[in-house]
Amino acid sequence: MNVAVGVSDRLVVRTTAVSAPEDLVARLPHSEALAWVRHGEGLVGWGEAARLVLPGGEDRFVRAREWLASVLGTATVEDPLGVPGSGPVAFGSFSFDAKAGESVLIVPRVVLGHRDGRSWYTTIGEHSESLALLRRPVAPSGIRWSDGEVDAPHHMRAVAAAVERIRAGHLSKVVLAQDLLATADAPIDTRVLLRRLADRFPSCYTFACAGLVGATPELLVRRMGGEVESLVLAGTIARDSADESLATTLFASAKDREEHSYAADMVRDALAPLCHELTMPDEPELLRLSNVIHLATPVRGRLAEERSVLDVVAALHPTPAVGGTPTDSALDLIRELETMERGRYAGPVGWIDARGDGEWGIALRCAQIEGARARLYAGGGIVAGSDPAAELAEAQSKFRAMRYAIDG
Ligand SMILES: C=C(O[C@H]1C=CC=C(C(=O)O)[C@@H]1O)C(=O)O
Repeated sequence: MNVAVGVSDRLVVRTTAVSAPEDLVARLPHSEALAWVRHGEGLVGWGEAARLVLPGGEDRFVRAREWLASVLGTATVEDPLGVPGSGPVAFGSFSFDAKAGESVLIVPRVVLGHRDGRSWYTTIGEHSESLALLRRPVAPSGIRWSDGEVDAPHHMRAVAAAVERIRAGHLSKVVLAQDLLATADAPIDTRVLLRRLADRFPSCYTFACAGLVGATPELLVRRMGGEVESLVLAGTIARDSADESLATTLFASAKDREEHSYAADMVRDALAPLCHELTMPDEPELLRLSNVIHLATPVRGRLAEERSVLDVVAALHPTPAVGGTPTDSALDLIRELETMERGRYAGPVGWIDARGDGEWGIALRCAQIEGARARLYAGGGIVAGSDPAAELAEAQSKFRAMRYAIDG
């Protein structure tokens, strides 16, 4: 465990109500951005009061929660608002695979929040960065695109091999992904990417945490008070026009409905022991984004007993939207066929406050930014009826979100 910024002294936290910020993303003073924004609402943060970096481990969610209890739980807090996201918060992003990759939690120095007509400003720690000079973001230029570790032929071979295993009865579904690299002339300012993503994908959760930037449509879990909510996505059709026949085709596709049902059923089954009053419609809905349409199932429940949002994240991750069915066989097959490290792609990303409220998405339609380089990831669910060329095309449609964020 690595705590980069000391937290030996109790943090001093002050939240004050402020007038509504016109634009949360525009308030970020520099590229080391923390963000979780949808339809103009959410949280942005900057500076670091404390950071936790965890190696892999099935227990990473428990360890994160314990660390948070010791940092946020012991803070001296002035929080007259007392709403989800006011007072001390941490932004976080967990590795997809318990056996590989790091997970990161960051308690920022400053948080700006806006939800349901309320806005607030929180400073954490003695040395507030509130007066941090706003450096104007400059759009990335001179972008060169190149293959990642999993290029198109590799991805198609992996899909074909997975289909064989599924047809042979080894498993029912696996999600396979590929990566793509972009190199710019100068370090990439994540705020430009956030701006473009938030404008083009307002219904997605535009996020940034420790260099992982994206706009995910998939809500793993929101916990506010006793209520929990999830939006399960799986089953996709590419879209470059408003043609409604695409939505009809997707809705009628037996292959996509099967792919979707594994994910929706697992989320229901994982939430059922934690909740009463769990509701889930019998049929999926359609979620229309500018590049793709997804099958979507909203699941809602009331927690049966007090649990932090991270407990629910731990119960859900990895869902078959990013892993497969059964989970363990799918994870083994991903390691065998994908061969790249996913890092924090397809892992939980979001925020949590000291009350245990928070919102966590699945880190999709995202890229890991390191200096002038970006590594983009996209994948799709494979079932017995999947076709390698169609899966490649689907992943390329999903890449379009981040390609646009980087290239404009
Ligand atoms: C794995 C990804 O998407 C998942 C979420 C929604 C739809 C999916 C699908 O239809 O395959 C995937 O399960 C990705 O975007 O990289």
